[in-house]
Amino acid sequence: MKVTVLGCGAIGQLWLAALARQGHELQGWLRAPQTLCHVNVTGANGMRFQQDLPANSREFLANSDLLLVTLKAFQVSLAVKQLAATLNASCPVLLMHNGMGTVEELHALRQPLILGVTTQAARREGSAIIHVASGITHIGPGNEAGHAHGGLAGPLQHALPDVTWHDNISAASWRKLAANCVINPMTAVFNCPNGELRNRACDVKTVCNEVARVMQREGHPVTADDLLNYVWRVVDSTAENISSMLQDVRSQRHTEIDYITGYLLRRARAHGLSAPANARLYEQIKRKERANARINAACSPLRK
Ligand SMILES: NC(=O)C1=CN([C@@H]2O[C@H](COP(=O)(O)OP(=O)(O)OC[C@H]3O[C@@H](n4cnc5c(N)ncnc54)[C@H](OP(=O)(O)O)[C@@H]3O)[C@@H](O)[C@H]2O)C=CC1
Ligand SMILES: CC(C)(CO)C(=O)C(=O)O
Repeated sequence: MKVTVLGCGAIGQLWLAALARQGHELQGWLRAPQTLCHVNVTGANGMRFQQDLPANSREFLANSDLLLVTLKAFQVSLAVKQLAATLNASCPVLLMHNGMGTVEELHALRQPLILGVTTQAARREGSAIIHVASGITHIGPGNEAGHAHGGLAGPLQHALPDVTWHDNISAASWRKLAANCVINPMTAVFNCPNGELRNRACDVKTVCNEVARVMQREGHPVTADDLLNYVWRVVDSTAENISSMLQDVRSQRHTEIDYITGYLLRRARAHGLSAPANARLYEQIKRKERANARINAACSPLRK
């Protein structure tokens, strides 16, 4: 396959390295106007992949068989819209990010849309990407045209197992959203690794119960107890992790809260439900974002 990867950070480079090993033809798409994308990944088995791949070729983009989007949720729709006119109308666009809501923003996209959620874990260490833990990537259609692309699961599975195709991806997306609604803002508010949420079991249950009620109204027959058990399994299996939201807050970066808790609150409102514990977490994270934005603005070289 000829694949363009939009967003060459931790997850993007993981896929670039894995697909390159399988002999696929690749390019990265970068924000900076560069013609090469440096990929430097140390695999979960310790094996290193280091290579300069082509970047930012419009011709390559126009002939791509897949656009794999591994941006943060709030970066997705603008960046995809900027490339859509160059992409072939039949080229599937696979969005792989935490949170939900980008499909709504991309409703007018003419290309087939595929959604992905992953439990693969990778982090940046200096100029290198470390594949911290293998996991499962669930993919499925994000619009009508996306239904025809179940065949994508095969080459992706060969490159970076496990990959599973779902004719309806909504249940997998919502379960991942539920874990992120509980773990990400709570760890960012309490400034703790995921595992320490065990000390806040009562709050975890309250937040999770609200998510379960919204999921039920969205048509997912989940019980509050099942969802809570699932969230605890994620907490325990990632106990040492610093969640991506806490990392963003600590580094004074914008967070994905609008696409995680923000999306949940929008869906709750649409069903006439209130979700006060989630609303409180949302406000606490937005306050941190605003404080960080003020610090960044004050430190900006333009002010000096
Ligand atoms: N890392 C992980 O283990 C996991 C991540 N995820 C999710 O996957 C998504 C990606 O995460 P991750 O890879 O960690 O994030 P990163 O921030 O590492 O990667 C995003 C990359 O996109 C680049 N970028 C931003 N805007 C543009 C643009 N307009 N055009 C081209 N490139 C751009 C960024 O560059 P720059 O640095 O210049 O901004 C950065 O290199 C997120 O939603 C995350 O929550 C899900 C599961 C696990
Ligand atoms: C599952 C979890 C919470 C793991 O840390 C995650 O996806 C994140 O940090 O964004």
